[in-house]
Amino acid sequence: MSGLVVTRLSVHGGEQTIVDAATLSAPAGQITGLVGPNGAGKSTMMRAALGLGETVGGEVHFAGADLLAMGRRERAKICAFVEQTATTETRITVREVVGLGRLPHQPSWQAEPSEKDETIVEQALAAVELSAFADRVFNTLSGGEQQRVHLARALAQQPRLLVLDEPTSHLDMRAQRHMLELLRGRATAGLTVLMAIHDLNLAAGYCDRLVVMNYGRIVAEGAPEDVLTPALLRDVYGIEASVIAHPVTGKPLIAY
Ligand SMILES: Nc1ncnc2c1ncn2[C@@H]1O[C@H](COP(=O)(O)OP(=O)(O)OP(=O)(O)O)[C@@H](O)[C@H]1O
Repeated sequence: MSGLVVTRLSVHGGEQTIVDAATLSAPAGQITGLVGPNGAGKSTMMRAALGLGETVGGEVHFAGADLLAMGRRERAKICAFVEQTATTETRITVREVVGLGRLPHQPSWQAEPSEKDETIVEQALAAVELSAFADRVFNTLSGGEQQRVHLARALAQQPRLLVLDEPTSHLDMRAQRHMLELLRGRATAGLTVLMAIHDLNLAAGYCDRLVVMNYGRIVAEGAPEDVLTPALLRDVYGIEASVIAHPVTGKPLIAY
């Protein structure tokens, strides 16, 4: 299958099983949302799928290639990761942060970014509407602005698989919509997107598929309208909620 296929991936943390034989797929050209309560194991699973952290078993393939068998650089040419909190202590500019996305593509002898790298960085900054911030020191940006810079860095990496951990957590409503529509456009162009997201209404609105994780296990997978049922919300989140059709889009809308 084209896209990401994770098969029986397990991660332990001390005595605890954090990810328990997780099997899921994220098809190419689609946005797959990874949802589940705090501590369910979403971040750990995504990191492990990208070869970050120790796995104790399982396989991860992208477009048929074994991601865990690849070297870091080779993998970084294919996969980009936007982590939940990624701060830096150094006085690095926004343009330099985004430029980090070009590193996997630059030959080791290349000391400076090429003209092509510079163009790609400018395009990525424009895509997240931060061109005017290019020379600002990254640490001086707001949380939401920093989140958009990290997306720009990932876009500059020109990945085929984009994995994001809570990319909208610091964003206002307009910025959330802008980011999710940007991801939608990239997915339509063929990108594989796997995104952990807590806001189930946003997830229902923008994801083609949802994968639900609870206590380290995948407990449901499918179209938002099939997955987001009152019974699942009760079982997984412990809440009594109504699921109605969004008056404009018809997508599931959770009221609680
Ligand atoms: N190295 C570790 N050792 C022990 N426990 C760990 C370790 N790393 C993570 N955990 C625990 O594993 C569980 C899963 O953490 P993880 O960050 O993957 O959850 P999550 O679903 O992404 O949560 P959130 O929605 O809050 O971001 C948590 O209970 C966390 O405390």
